[in-house]
Amino acid sequence: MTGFLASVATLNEMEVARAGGADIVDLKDPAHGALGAWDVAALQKAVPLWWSWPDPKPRLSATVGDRPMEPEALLAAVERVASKGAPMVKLGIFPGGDPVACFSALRSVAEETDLVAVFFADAAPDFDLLPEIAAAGFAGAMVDTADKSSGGLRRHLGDAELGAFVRRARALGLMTGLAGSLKLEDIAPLTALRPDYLGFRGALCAGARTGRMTEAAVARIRSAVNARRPSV
Ligand SMILES: O=C[C@H](O)COP(=O)(O)O
Repeated sequence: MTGFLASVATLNEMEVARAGGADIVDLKDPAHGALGAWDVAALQKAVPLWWSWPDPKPRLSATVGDRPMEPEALLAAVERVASKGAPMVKLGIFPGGDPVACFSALRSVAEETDLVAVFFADAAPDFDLLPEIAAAGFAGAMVDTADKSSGGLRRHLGDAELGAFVRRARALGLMTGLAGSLKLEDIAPLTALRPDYLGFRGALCAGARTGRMTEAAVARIRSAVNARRPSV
């Protein structure tokens, strides 16, 4: 059953996403890149707010910013977020650098925190890295887009390639997610690929993805994802 991840930019948007039924509330600052990080002060308020929610609460994730694949610097960025209590941390696989050394440097953090590696469909994603990601103890892998002006996910990768990604990651025991300027019309074809969740930001906002999240847009996406769920 495919879930719904909502990327939120503020504490108020956390509440909007929770009230609208998001399965994962993802702390991300869209004004600072594809995986823009929340500042530390805001993160320190977000984690206790999440804990204060009644069960069943959505899962909470947080991004670390758009970082080059340099093991020491990336480890420091991931630890900065994980140490604030975010139970799931998303980090991007950007071109260049040494991704394998990065995964290995993150192995000890992965023992305590669910790490999610984010491939970018518009930045030559190398899915042959999936076994290294799984071997380092990551919890999941997803595909998103880096340049939000370059079109949505399915403009860069076909459904067959995305389906192959989902199957390959799942076979390695990884949770799988798909995102990248997704719109209502992407929900049916992408849920058919059976990812664990679909991620949204732009489609939840008035205007651009840096705009304000609206309750109506969250409800529209929630109900479209629900509509694709098998009935019991
Ligand atoms: O992780 C999901 C992303 O925040 C998606 O953002 P987007 O829909 O603006 O590309």
